[in-house]
Amino acid sequence: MNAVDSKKVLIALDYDNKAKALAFVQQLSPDSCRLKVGKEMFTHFGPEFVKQLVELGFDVFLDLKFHDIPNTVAKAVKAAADLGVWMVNVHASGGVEMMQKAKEILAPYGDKAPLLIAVTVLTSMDEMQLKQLGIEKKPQEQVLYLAELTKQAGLDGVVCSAQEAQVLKQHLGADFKLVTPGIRPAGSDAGDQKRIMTPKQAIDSGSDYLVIGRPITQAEDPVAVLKAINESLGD
Ligand SMILES: O=C(O)c1cc(=O)[nH]c(=O)n1[C@@H]1O[C@H](COP(=O)(O)O)[C@@H](O)[C@H]1O
Repeated sequence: MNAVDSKKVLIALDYDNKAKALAFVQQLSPDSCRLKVGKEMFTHFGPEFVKQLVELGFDVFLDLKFHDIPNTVAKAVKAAADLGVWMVNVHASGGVEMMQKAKEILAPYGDKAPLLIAVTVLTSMDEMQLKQLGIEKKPQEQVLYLAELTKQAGLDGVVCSAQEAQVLKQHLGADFKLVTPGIRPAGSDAGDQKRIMTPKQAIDSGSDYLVIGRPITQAEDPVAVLKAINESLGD
């Protein structure tokens, strides 16, 4: 598999204004980070925006968290691959068959296929919220359970919180990618995130990639915050 990947920060571009997002992106180098486009920007600005970022040379994580019947999800994943994105995700709770079909449809893309990962338990959820859904397991147990299913289905990794990273690496091995949102540099506002960690703690715990949105995008000087985070990770 890959050698150590030094571009660990995936910036969540959650803007409602394309010009503002692009003005920020233009200050970045594709060597310093990757970009994540999620439901907000995709719903506002569509696939053209994603293509624009790909054409600017950025690795793009298309975070649409697909969750539907296997046929629909597989075709949506294929559409993502056709956009040239670097990573795409589905919800593990869509089930093993759904994940397998999504993986299979990427086979013809060979080494051009995006990484396919599955969301386990959203980082905005805690034990109480799982209970409300009728899930009696603790977040870490449920994350491990869904991550094992994801690995069985042949996907490349999961989205989880960095709090689960150490246990997941132990059980699922070094090559199974851990993508962790809920990252908060010391002193920054948690907002709606519940299972959080600092960037350095997250990497030390075994995260491969850190998804970071508001602590960077809402900062007075986003580029300086990204630089400080990269430095804290030893880049
Ligand atoms: O799949 C994701 O990226 C994701 C999964 C998850 O469990 N939690 C989570 O916060 N995210 C995304 O990660 C980003 C986190 O943004 P901030 O909370 O602003 O750092 C948002 O774009 C979320 O949609």
